Amino acid sequence: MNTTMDKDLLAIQEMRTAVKTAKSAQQKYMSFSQEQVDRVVKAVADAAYARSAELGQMAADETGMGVAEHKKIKNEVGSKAVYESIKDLKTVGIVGEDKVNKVVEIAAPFGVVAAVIPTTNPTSTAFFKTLISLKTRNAIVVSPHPYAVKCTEAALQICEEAAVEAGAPPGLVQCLTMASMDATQQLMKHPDVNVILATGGSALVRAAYSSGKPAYGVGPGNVPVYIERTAKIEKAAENIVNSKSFDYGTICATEQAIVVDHNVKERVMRELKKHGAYVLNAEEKAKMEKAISPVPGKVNPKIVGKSPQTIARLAGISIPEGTRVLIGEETEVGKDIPFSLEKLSPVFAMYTARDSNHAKELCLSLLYLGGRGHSLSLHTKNDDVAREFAIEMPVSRILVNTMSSVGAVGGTTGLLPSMTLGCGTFGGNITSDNVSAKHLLNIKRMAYGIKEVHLPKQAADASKPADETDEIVKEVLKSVNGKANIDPKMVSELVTQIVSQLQK
Ligand SMILES: CC(=O)SCCNC(=O)CCNC(=O)[C@H](O)C(C)(C)COP(=O)(O)OP(=O)(O)OC[C@H]1O[C@@H](n2cnc3c(N)ncnc32)[C@H](O)[C@@H]1OP(=O)(O)O
Repeated sequence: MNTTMDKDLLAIQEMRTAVKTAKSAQQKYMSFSQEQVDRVVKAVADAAYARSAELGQMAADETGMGVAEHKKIKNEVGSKAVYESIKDLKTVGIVGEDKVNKVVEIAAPFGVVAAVIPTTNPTSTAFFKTLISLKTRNAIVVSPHPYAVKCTEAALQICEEAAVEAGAPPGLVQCLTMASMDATQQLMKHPDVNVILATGGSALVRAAYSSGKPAYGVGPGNVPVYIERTAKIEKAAENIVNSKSFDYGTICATEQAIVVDHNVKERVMRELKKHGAYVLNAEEKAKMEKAISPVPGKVNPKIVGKSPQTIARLAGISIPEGTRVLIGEETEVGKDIPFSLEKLSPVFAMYTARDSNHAKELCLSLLYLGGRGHSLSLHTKNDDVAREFAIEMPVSRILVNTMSSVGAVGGTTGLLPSMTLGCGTFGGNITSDNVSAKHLLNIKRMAYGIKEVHLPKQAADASKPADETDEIVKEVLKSVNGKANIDPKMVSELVTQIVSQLQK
């Protein structure tokens, strides 16, 4: 047997043991009361929040992506903000009652959740998925991204230990440590896995959907940000640069292309530069295109989550000290136009729009290229324009006058804190929500009768011969024979009455 086979077999073995352990723990956890569940969830959230900085550093070191201090903030969103948003949710027993319509709602867990975690947000997504699973009395088995196994495992270990300390049965939180695609795929098809939460590259999301299990998969984003002519330019530029440079652009709701109204372009450029943007000249842009996408249609993983300085070095250009984001002016959109792709790094495309209709066309092309259903960002003081975009664009989140990256995951907006953002059927997903605990529950509904239905009388069979009444009487008497003391005369009268009614 060669070593790869050895490794794959061991990984599959590890996966099977993990699912078995998770299932057995979940069956015990099923009997927990709401109070007990809430105690476990709070303990896990507190423990995760307390280790946010350490885990942020670990994730940055292991993946070589992003900024440790920003990953700390993501971990805080994935633990504390997620906890605050689900803590009052009823997830055990009777969770709702409509007294008028007499419908009672009862929550039942799914069972075992299989979770795939991306390399871009490993620890924050591990915290988030664990919390929503435990809140709903599910167990979770996590398949980490191969570049982020250690930090994901450490995050899950913290959760498991805190859960057990708070009284949960051991084994509810499981992590696969061997980074085998075979084991991950088999996990998604395992008979004891009940649902998949897949966040990551599109190949994995596709694998989740083809597993035959219910799955929440998250499609890619390619978020345009429109700076409309009434926008508060200074604030918009500051938000956009802060958002794009947050964790070096690794959140999938990060702005990828600036679409600016030509009336305000000059001021926007000035403000962007003031906040650390560097606009590439034609020669630099050509070099950068090769760095962004050496293979047409695919973004170079070497730029994902990297600093502008690293990306500039890779492209062979020099940029001013203190540069926070790079901008390439563009007019076209397409798979072979590198700047128009989802770059997951502090690199922007910039398009100039003649007016808001032209801006809509540009935004639509960018979304159709790779971000349909995800998010779109707008900076405007004109609420009519904001609403028009919200109604017309095929996206699930429209962020207005805020940082799109942190805003979409609930950090700077009232959206539900989540590290898994549904793209609706626009993006081939079942939900357009920010995925949360409510998505991991079966809701049973017990409904009492509150209305009578008067069925139309059945037409009598006119062709039935009259003496059939005798046959029916005989049948009735035969069937009750010896079981009840029934007067044959009474049966005969009753049958005659029924038959005559039917014949009317
Ligand atoms: C709210 C939010 O922000 S959610 C964010 C969701 N979006 C993302 O995470 C971004 C999506 N991620 C990506 O696009 C990619 O991971 C990148 C661009 C960051 C890196 O790309 P790449 O290194 O080219 O490839 P990718 O990460 O897909 O996979 C690398 C390898 O690991 C494998 N792999 C990925 N996940 C797993 C897993 N859970 N278990 C086992 N193997 C895995 C892939 O199959 C691939 O194997 P291969 O090289 O044999 O084909």
